[in-house]
Amino acid sequence: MDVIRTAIGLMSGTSMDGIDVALIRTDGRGFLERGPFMGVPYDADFRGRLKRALEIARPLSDRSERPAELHDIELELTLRHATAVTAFLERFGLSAAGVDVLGFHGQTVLHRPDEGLTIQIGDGQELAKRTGISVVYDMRANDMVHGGQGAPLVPAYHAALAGKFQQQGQAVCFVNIGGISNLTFIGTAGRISAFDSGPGNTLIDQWVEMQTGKAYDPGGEIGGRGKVVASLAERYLQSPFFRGNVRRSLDRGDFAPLRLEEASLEDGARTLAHVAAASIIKSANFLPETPSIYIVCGGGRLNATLMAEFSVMAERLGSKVLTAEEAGFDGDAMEAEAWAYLAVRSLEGLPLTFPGTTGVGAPVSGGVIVEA
Ligand SMILES: Nc1ncnc2c1ncn2[C@@H]1O[C@H](COP(=O)(O)OP(=O)(O)OP(=O)(O)O)[C@@H](O)[C@H]1O
Ligand SMILES: CC(=O)N[C@H]1[C@@H]2OC[C@@H](O2)[C@@H](O)[C@@H]1O[C@H](C)C(=O)O
Repeated sequence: MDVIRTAIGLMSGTSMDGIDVALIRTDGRGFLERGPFMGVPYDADFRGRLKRALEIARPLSDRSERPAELHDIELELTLRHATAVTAFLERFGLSAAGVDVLGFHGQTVLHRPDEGLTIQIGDGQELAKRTGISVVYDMRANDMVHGGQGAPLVPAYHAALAGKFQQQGQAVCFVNIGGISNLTFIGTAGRISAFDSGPGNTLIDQWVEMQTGKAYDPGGEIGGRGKVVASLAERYLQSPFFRGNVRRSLDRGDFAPLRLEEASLEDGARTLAHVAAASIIKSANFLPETPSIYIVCGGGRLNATLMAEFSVMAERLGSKVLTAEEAGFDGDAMEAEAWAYLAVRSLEGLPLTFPGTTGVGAPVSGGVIVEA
């Protein structure tokens, strides 16, 4: 019988809005029980430090290089993760001894798949020491060593969730609208195809923050009052990224922010919500078939303007759009749950990535394991 482990996943995504913590019990294969979730937001000051980390990382060419300031930010990030784990255990009446492993994503500070370079900060050794729990971290690196894009990794988990739809004979596509958006298509025969689909919330967040100081457009309310500026939308949607069937994973800096003088606050937010929605549809053109159902997760599902645009576009093509919750999942917890699932797969030596997900030549496992 396969070993069932209790695992906690820790995700600090490209939006840099906080740490997501989720617990699951799994054998890393078909057995999966989802447990509690908690989000620990970053304060504005630390978000600023993470943005600084992106700047420091930009000129790096060696993924293990840590200039002093980056090293300090990495340590602070790690300690914040340790604190988040402790708070999570306390809140849900759990003990460290009852958790087999932490799946630690860290923070991506640079991602240049074409150069075979991806850098996540986060010290797994230190996290294991602080929490007393074994850690699996750095799960993207081995994929790149074997010629993959190093992202996306969540598809292996989406495949585990998709079982019930497959049984109903429906092709399903998970859409994660985070800082960047990414798709996982799971066909009726279990065929899996995944890639980053374009800008998600990052452009909207940058635009709204620049003008109002708010971190994002709450509920999509600002964009809801604006109209789409077609010429600006086209500038994004004509990007070579959407042309040809060569998919690549994206870095959050790959699409330039809108300039202040180019639109009113409302029209800019509306236009960028439209761009986020249309990007998904454009990229979905490269899927093996039109999905019966889209399941939307990530913070972007809370932007009603983006969701309304996306639903209209998808329904026109005959697909149904559900939020993760409508499909019986938790859209906030999914990436953290995925990192817990991947950690257990790593312990089992099972593949994390596949030719259809990152473009790696053959399925490969990955992750650095630190025993507590
Ligand atoms: N209530 C809300 N209304 C509108 N947008 C929201 C809301 N809550 C979150 N968001 C958006 O979701 C983003 C965070 O999404 P999420 O946590 O899925 O991203 P992430 O995991 O950091 O990114 P990625 O998946 O790219 O790594 C925020 O930056 C914001 O743009
Ligand atoms: C390099 C990196 O951190 N990529 C993220 C980012 O955020 C969304 C998208 O771009 C995806 O490729 C990936 O994260 C998710 C969790 C993944 O690997 O599946």
